[in-house]
This record gives sequence, structure tokens and C-alpha cells, in this order.
Amino acid sequence: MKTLYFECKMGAAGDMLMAALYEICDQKELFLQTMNQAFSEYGIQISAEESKKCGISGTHMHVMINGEEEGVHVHEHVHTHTHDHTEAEHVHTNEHEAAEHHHDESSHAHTHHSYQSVLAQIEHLQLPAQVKADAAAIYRLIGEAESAVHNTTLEQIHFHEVGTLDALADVCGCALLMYLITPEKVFASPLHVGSGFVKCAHGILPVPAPATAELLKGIPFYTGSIKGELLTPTGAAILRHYVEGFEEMPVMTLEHIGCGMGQKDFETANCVRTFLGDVQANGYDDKILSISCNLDDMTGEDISFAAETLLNAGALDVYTIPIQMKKGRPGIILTCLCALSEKENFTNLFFQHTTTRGIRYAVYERVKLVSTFETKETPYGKIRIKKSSGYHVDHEKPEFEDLKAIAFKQGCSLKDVRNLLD
Ligand SMILES: O=C([S-])c1cc(C(=O)S)c[n+]([C@@H]2O[C@H](COP(=O)(O)O)[C@@H](O)[C@H]2O)c1
Ligand code: NI
Repeated sequence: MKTLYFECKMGAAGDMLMAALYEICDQKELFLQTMNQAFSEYGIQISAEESKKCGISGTHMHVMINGEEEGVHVHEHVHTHTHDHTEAEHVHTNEHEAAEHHHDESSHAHTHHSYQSVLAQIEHLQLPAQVKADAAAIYRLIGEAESAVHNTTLEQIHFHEVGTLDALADVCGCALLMYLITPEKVFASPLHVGSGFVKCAHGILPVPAPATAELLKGIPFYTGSIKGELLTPTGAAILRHYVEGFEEMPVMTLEHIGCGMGQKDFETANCVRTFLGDVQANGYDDKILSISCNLDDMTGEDISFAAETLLNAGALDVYTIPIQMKKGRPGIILTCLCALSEKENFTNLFFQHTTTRGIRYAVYERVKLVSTFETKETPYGKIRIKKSSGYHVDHEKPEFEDLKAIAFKQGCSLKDVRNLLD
């Protein structure tokens, strides 16, 4: 089965995803021609250039607007641009601001885009209907996240950076490339979001930015030690729209590898990698590492902190088992499951956050069913249905986090929410 895997160990922004997809697309000329024709009326010119980071060669996508690169905002990983607006907060909810408007400031001219105006721009583009539908769905995700963050409605929100023309080009570019590549299955790694703060039109925001955090609901992500915004709202929305599962890379026979570069340089190569290949339809087998230690001198609070730290660092699972240790001491086994490649990282975390002086490793062979998601509409919102198949079985199950969110919001039982699906 033709499978696409996004490796987001350095997060993702729209331009990085577009570049990573461009590298694995075998219709590069057609892509550039279609995009440049569709966006010519906006003075946008898209080109692909070789970029090297840490000695690795990849592609950086240049989005030039009237001859200037990515005018209003930069899709790099530490956004240092500020807009010195006099308004304290920049989600505009006034009636008179329902259409686009501009601020002419001494330093720059800055446009705000309503959700409806972005949808109208997408509809007007000369792109295949499926591409426009995907781009609109991605902007709906961003719009819903924005309206949740600012406690307003889709009709009233105004986008700042995410509504600019270069962001629109990134979203449409990714949608067109996905259309040309046509993978049957799409997976991604858990997402590295970065840490610290980011400056943007709203002011200084914590990382992940609030809109990004909304978009991450139900998706495994981690912060890590790199300071800066690694995952942007646009990157998160594109991945949320296309990706069926955020997990370890399945066992696949590779055909193409892509490397999409960000603009900023870090000690670690700042890129999204794409892997396109064949995954056996029956499920897939791989190996995982189990790391354990016995503990008899940590408090419940400290053990819980250690477990949470391991999960935040990207562990596949963390659990404790009560045991009876020597000298009559009650204790626990703390176990973390992770990818083999993460052995050193998790070993360091075990020694840093527990009192243990030794840890044990076990490598397990694992088989997994192939999972896909479908979304069902209910009167109280969407519920994702996880479908798992392979090894002569087919299961389906509503996502518990979706059921829980609706049950809490409506003040009803989980059974009531499950009944909505009948
Ligand atoms: O444009 C808007 S409305 C916007 C909202 C938010 C919130 O978290 S709320 C954050 N940002 C920041 O702007 C850039 C956008 O980068 P893209 O690559 O997604 O276009 C980023 O730094 C966001 O954190 C914008
Ligand atoms: Ni503004």
C-alpha cells in the first residue's frame, strides 16, 4: 500500500511540508507551473531551491510576493517579527471589521483576513476541485482553533500571519502535492513543537502557540530542549488534515525520501523528512524498546512527575506495577516503551528523574494492525472512529478523547455520547 510518512523531529511549518512533499513528487514541473499560474494574479512566484543544513541537502521553497520573499511573516522556527500594534489583542470581533482591513503603520502595512475572505480566495484559484476542498478544510481547522482560542466564532475571527498570501500558497502547495502524490495511507511521527516563546502579531505567545495547541488535541507531541517555535499553526493544521496516525514509522519498502528545509538554523538539521514507500496491507511488524527500573525510595508525587516527563518526551507508553521488594519493602516497577532509536534519550531521563542506579532494557517484537480514521458528525460535534485492520480482523472504535470531550461539554454520560453514533 502506497504509504507516506512525515518525520517531524523538528516540527513542521507550511513551507517545510511543501518542500518535503515537493522532493518526493515526480511531477515537479507540473506542480510549479500550476501553482505559479494559479497565484500569478497575486504577484506570487514559487520556486524550489537546494538548501543544505548540517551537510544534508534538501529543498527550500521560496514564496516571493511581488519579488520579495515571504513579505509579512517568516516561516522560520523562531519568529522574531513583531507588529507594534496599539491594540492589545489582535483578534478582531467588531462588526465593522467583518471584511479585510489594513493597518498602515510607520514600519509596515499589515492586512487582516477574515475566514470568509480566505475561503473566497481559495474558491477563486485555478486549482483542481479536490485541492481547493483540502485547502478549505485546512483553513477550517485553523479557523476553528483560532475561534476556540479567542472565544469567538468562525465568522468573526481574523487571521494574521496564517491568513497571509504566502501561508495560503503553502497550504495550497501542500494540497496540490498531496493530490499529485496520492498516497493511500499517511502517517507521521509524534510532533516536536519546540519550547519557550514566540513573537507574532498577537504579541509574545508561549510555545506551542495557542492555535497550534488547539490543533494538537488528540495528537501525540513533545516539547524538548530546543528554544523556539518548531511547529506552527499552519504546519499543525496541514498534518492534522492528512495524517491518519501519529506513531513510529511503519516497516516500509522505500521508494522516495524528501527533505524540506526550514529557514532557521539549529544545531539539529531543521527539516521535515518525507518517506514514500510500500507498506504491507496486512499490518506491520516492528521492534520496540522497554526500559524499566525498580523503585522503593521515591514518593508517589515524584514517580508521577517522572512518568509524565517520560511521556512528554515522546514515550509510546509509561506504566507502573506495584511489587514487593527485598527487606519487605513495597516498591514499583517503572516502565517506559519507546523507539529503539530513543534509547540514549530515555536512559538519560530515567537517571535524571528517578533515584535508580540501574535500568533494564528489553527489545520486543511487535505486530500492529493498520489504523485509519473516519469522522462522524453528531449534533454535538465530530467524533473520530478508529478503524484497525489486518491479520484477518477488522475493528472499529470511537476515539475515547472525542467521546470524553463531548460528555464533559454536554454534562452527559459516555453511554449517551456512544448512542449518538447508532
Ligand atoms: O495568524 C494568526 S491569527 C496567528 C494566531 C496564533 C495563535 O496561536 S492564536 C499564532 N500565530 C503565529 O503566527 C505565525 C504563523 O505561522 P504559520 O507558519 O502558521 O503561518 C506563528 O508564529 C504562529 O505562532 C498566528
Ligand atoms: Ni494587525
